[in-house]
Amino acid sequence: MSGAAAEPTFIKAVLALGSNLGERNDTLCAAVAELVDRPEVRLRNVSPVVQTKPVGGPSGQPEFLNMVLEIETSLPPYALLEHCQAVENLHLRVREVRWGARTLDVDIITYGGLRSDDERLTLPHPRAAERAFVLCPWALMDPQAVLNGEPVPALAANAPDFAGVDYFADDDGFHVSAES
Ligand SMILES: Nc1ncnc2c1ncn2[C@@H]1O[C@H](COP(=O)(O)OP(=O)(O)OP(=O)(O)O)[C@@H](O)[C@H]1O
Ligand SMILES: Nc1nc2c(c(=O)[nH]1)N=C(CO)CN2
Repeated sequence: MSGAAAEPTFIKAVLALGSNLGERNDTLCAAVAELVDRPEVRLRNVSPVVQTKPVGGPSGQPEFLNMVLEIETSLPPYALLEHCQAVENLHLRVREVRWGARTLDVDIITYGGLRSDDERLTLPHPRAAERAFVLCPWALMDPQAVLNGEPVPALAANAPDFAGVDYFADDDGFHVSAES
């Protein structure tokens, strides 16, 4: 009998992060570290951070910072969802108003090629294809990305909130350029 345990299968997944309350950039940085701080999750790629006008929800809420990550994970889909929600809870995420302001939101955009209609975990994320706040950072991270058979950069350019997305410069004046 061989003593070597079989290497688990790792599945590529795309996560979208958003924050519009508190120290938004610090929260996103901490969340990336927390999401990948376990052996079942490996970080593959990170998008620039973008500043975005709120889409939906109560009027007058602050602008968001948004970004996306590509990971590979051996967690099954619902375990990945629980992990994402646990990281949201570390940042005292409260759920009071639909699309209301939040310290941290972590959505699963894709999990391999899995498709699911379950309300608890719909895949790909049911609103991602029309959200420039997800598609723009994703296109910057991976210009070849495809969602539902469509190129992500084209979906981004056609999304209704495209004009509300801008690059984000942090307090040190760091500014991500489209050429970087
Ligand atoms: N792909 C997905 N990623 C994350 N949550 C999902 C997904 N599909 C379904 N859900 C469910 O959506 C519920 C509500 O999530 P959440 O409070 O983050 O919504 P929201 O961010 O306000 O709105 P939206 O779903 O439009 O992004 C979660 O409890 C979760 O079970
Ligand atoms: N700009 C922006 N708007 C939103 C966001 C978000 O992350 N960024 N998240 C929402 C619910 O997930 C609803 N609206």
